[in-house]
Formats: sequence, structure tokens, C-alpha cells
Amino acid sequence: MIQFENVTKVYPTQKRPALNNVSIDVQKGEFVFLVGPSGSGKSTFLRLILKEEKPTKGRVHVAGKDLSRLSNWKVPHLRRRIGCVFQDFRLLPNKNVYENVAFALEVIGKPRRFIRKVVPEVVELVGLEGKGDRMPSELSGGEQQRVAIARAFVNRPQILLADEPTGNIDPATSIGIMKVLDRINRTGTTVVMATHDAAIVDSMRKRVIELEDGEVIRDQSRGVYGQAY
Ligand SMILES: Nc1ncnc2c1ncn2[C@@H]1O[C@H](COP(=O)(O)OP(=O)(O)OP(=O)(O)O)[C@@H](O)[C@H]1O
Repeated sequence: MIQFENVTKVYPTQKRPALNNVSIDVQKGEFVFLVGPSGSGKSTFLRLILKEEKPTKGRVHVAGKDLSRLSNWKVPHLRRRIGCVFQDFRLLPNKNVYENVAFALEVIGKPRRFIRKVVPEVVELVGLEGKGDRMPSELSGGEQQRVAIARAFVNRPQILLADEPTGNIDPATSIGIMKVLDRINRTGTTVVMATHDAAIVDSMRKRVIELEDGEVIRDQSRGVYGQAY
């Protein structure tokens, strides 16, 4: 589903590569944690998947497509197949829960009948049934992140990228967020989550890819946050 082949990324203003000769294969339906210190290249890895950045060397394949051969006008189509969740939720403050989720479908031209059917389903999937008419300001941080996940998933993307999704949420609430991501993963969606949250990584026992200075220093199935010797 996601394949990095000897990928090196050097930003124009930098001498050191943000990613250095990274080769990684993520299969359809996998759940992968991306860990490593600040500046190790996690966000760069996610940006390359979205074709927000191009590799300096090497190739990135996503959903069977070689991104170097994907013309610019096809990039929005690629991004529709990838849901994104961020640390800071990024909800529209003037729209309620239902409208925030529906908006993701409206902008890609889905019919109103379809939107009316699927939005409540996804709102329920993330555990927010009965809260569809709340504004983001009337929700806890954990609930806001659930809305953001619903919005990312409502179009049933093949891949969900999450960049520090529990970064602004307390540990107890984070467990609920991880249950939602796990539920989404069980529908067959490939999940890649960048995180500094050791407790979450240790509790999930999923594949862990560790970056340091842009290099993969560990790729462990059913892994933990820190190196387990
Ligand atoms: N747009 C950019 N221009 C120049 N250098 C950049 C840019 N984005 C990232 N970098 C550099 O590339 C390296 C990797 O950064 P990246 O953001 O991928 O790390 P990260 O692991 O996601 O860090 P964090 O955990 O803090 O989010 C860092 O040295 C960073 O300063």
C-alpha cells in the first residue's frame, strides 16, 4: 500500500537529509507507529506519502502508484484516498459536528442524499452519537479529535495518516481515541501514526518503525516505543 524505495529527502535550505535512504513497505490493512525524536523525519515521511514533498532520491509508491509519475492534476485524487488527522484537530469552528464531517463530502461533490446517509454512520462509529449538533467549542479535546477522525474517514480512504493525534489529549482520553483508530484499521484501512506517546505504543503492540536522524533504526512487528532488548 505504501512503499519507500531508497528514499532520501534533503530540504533545499538544509545540509543534512531529513530522510536518508529509507526503504519501507507497508501492506494494506497494517497499523504502523512511526516513532523517533523531534526532527527525526516523521512528518517528512508523511508529507512524502501525500506528495506534499518530493524525494530528492528514490521512489515512493502509494496505492499502486509511483508518485514520481503522478501528474500534478492527479494529486487531489491521490489525497482523497488518504485521510489525515493532526494534533490540533483543525475543525471548522463555525460548523457543528455533523456539518464538519459533511463538509469533507460536500467539497468533493457527493450527493446530499449520500451525505445524509453516511455522516450519521461515521459519527456513530467514532462514538459521538447524539452530539451531531454540538459546536466544536462545546466539545472536549478528545471529542474534537473524534470529529476530526470522522471527517478523515467519512470518505472511506484506503490510508489514514495521523500525526501526533493524542498530542493534545490526556492519557485516559487517548485510550478512547486509539480504540477508534483501531476500529477504523479493522475495516481494512491502513493506518500510519507518528507519535511520541510511549504508553499508547506499548499498549497497542503494533508494528513500530523508529527513525533517528532520518534513518530507520528499527522496524519491529508487535513493537514497543523504546528499544526492547
Ligand atoms: N520545510 C522544511 N524546510 C527545511 N527543513 C525542514 C522542513 N521540514 C522539516 N525540515 C527539517 O527536516 C528534519 C526532519 O523534520 P521532520 O519535521 O520530518 O521531523 P519530525 O520527526 O516530524 O519532528 P517532530 O516530532 O518535531 O514533528 C528536521 O531537521 C527539520 O528541521
